[in-house]
Amino acid sequence: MTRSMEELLETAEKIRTMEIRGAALIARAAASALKEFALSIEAASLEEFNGEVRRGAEILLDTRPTAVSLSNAIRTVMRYRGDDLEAARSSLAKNADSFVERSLMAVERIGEIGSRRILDGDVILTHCNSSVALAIIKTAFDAGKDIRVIATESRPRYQGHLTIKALDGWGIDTELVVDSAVRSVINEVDHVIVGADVITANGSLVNKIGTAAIALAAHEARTSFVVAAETYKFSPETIMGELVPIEERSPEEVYPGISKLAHVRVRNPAFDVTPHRYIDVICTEIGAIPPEMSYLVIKEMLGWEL
Ligand SMILES: O=C(COP(=O)(O)O)[C@H](O)[C@H](O)COP(=O)(O)O
Repeated sequence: MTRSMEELLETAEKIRTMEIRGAALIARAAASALKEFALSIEAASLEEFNGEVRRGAEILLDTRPTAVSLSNAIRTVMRYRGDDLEAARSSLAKNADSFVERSLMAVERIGEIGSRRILDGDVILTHCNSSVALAIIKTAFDAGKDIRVIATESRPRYQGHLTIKALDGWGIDTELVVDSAVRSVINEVDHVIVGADVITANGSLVNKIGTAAIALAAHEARTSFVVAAETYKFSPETIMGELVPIEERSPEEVYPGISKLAHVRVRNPAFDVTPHRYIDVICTEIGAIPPEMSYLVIKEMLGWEL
């Protein structure tokens, strides 16, 4: 196996085991890994290069089934052109660099757009660990707004611990609650702000397991529910009627040693679906949009040809 293939497999393994996690980071890591792989492929012809790149792309695509950011990133990188091997190689590298650059710019822009909804004295509840939701919170805080954040643990992987560490580092007043405490604190909350793994054609949100129950509690309490999502989190496949596959992870994440119990099974879906009618707004880099506009975002931004 070549060194470059080893490195690509290493990145794929880090995504699979969640050492690299969160939809935005997964997408940027995959784009960069494919670029590094392409730069070091030793091929005798353009055809051989194309075949190798496709093989690398498939390995990366096979890591986390739900995150559409991954397939959108790979699709963008794979739109390379070139009449000869070197032209193709440099076109692919350019696509990867521009995807990463646009992704980082999108997060910054969403931070600005979303933070305008946050007022002095607001309490924000967030779930899991979304870099884009956190960009909104941090931008509001940096603008001098006096805010408090309630973060959920996000069992079974406790991504909430990453969230509170980031908030603590920025000096933001934060409380950690168990996932089941959301109903108890929701009346103190002004905005729920979460990230997205996928936005479907009908504007529904696929995000960390537990998000849908939080949305339900927010809906009942008339609390605003905001989603932070770059346009590459929107799923072109859903326009074609496809359902979003929900990743089921190892039972051991929920109950180590479960296999010793003969009559108990653990179910561990990593994501759930929040219906669009519970979402007030989706903050994207092209503006704060109603979920009902998702179809247009997919058609116009992602260049999906029916
Ligand atoms: O559900 C998760 C992470 O799940 P996991 O930990 O299983 O990857 C995050 O809310 C989204 O990926 C958005 O994150 P971001 O805004 O950083 O893209």
